[in-house]
Amino acid sequence: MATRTVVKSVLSRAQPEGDGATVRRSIGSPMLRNLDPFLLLDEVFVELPAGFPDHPHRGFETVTYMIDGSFEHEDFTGRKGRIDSGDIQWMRAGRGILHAEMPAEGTKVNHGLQLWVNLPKRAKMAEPLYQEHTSAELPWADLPNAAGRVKVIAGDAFGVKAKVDTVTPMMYQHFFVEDGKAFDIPILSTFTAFIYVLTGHATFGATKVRGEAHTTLVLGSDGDALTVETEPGIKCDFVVIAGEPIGEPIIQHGPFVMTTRDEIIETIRDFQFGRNGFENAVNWHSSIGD
Ligand SMILES: Nc1ccc(F)c(C(=O)c2c[nH]c3ncc(Cl)cc23)c1F
Ligand SMILES: [Fe+3]
Repeated sequence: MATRTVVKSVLSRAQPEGDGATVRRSIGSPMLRNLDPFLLLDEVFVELPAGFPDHPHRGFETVTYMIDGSFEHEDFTGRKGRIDSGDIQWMRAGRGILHAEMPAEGTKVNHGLQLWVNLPKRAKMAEPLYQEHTSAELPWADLPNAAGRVKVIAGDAFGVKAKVDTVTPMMYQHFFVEDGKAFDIPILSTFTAFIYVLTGHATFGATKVRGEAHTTLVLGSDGDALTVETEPGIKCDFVVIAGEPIGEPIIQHGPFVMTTRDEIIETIRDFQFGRNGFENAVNWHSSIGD
């Protein structure tokens, strides 16, 4: 397998977001745009009373992965749930969701990732769909060369298939690598691909670029695998997020992502007047975010 090269490395710094929350913004920050189909990746740190009170989404998916702590979510259909450490919530907003996402009562700092994945035009007005899996339900694969293991959130890894179904081909995998190891990760050369390092450090790609905590490493499309190496004494955990570009225009207005300006104008009106998927939004207020 020819190993891909890291073409860009960006350290994310903390910035305020939502209502009193702090995020390190990877994808979606000025240096990390145009990574179709990925719109945003936030590493989130938040504790009550901060959070993400009532807000809408249309035209894409939000993927919330808790690293430590617990979030509660509640939407305008009355659906409520809790995302605990290691759990995943893959929410296809489709034609429209209005929800609140808040730290669970009684928790200290909650740490997680939220990824926003664009939907192709054909799926943007589909009914919303939740795919939620607990940490215990999510499959793991062993890495080659006894290098560690990987939690398979989306896509296939070393023969293990994720539980989540995605509209477009994608991989989202959390690697836990032991120290002093080297191995290759197969990543289709047609996929837009990046790494986000959470703890420790490792070197990545043909030119052995060092990736440290809170750093995004964007991969070139010059191969079908990624070489990873850790030094003796230093473990590293990171996520690999990769996917087939959708190749359609991306017109974003905050939490609305469509393919034309007119569709955005219609979306704003739909949300304002409570129609075409936002019927339950009229006078709705969450119990957790208000
Ligand atoms: N429009 C808009 C504007 C501002 C926001 F903060 C949000 C939003 O909700 C989030 C941004 N990153 C996040 N990470 C984790 C969680 Cl749980 C939520 C978010 C949003 F949707
Ligand atoms: Fe949201």
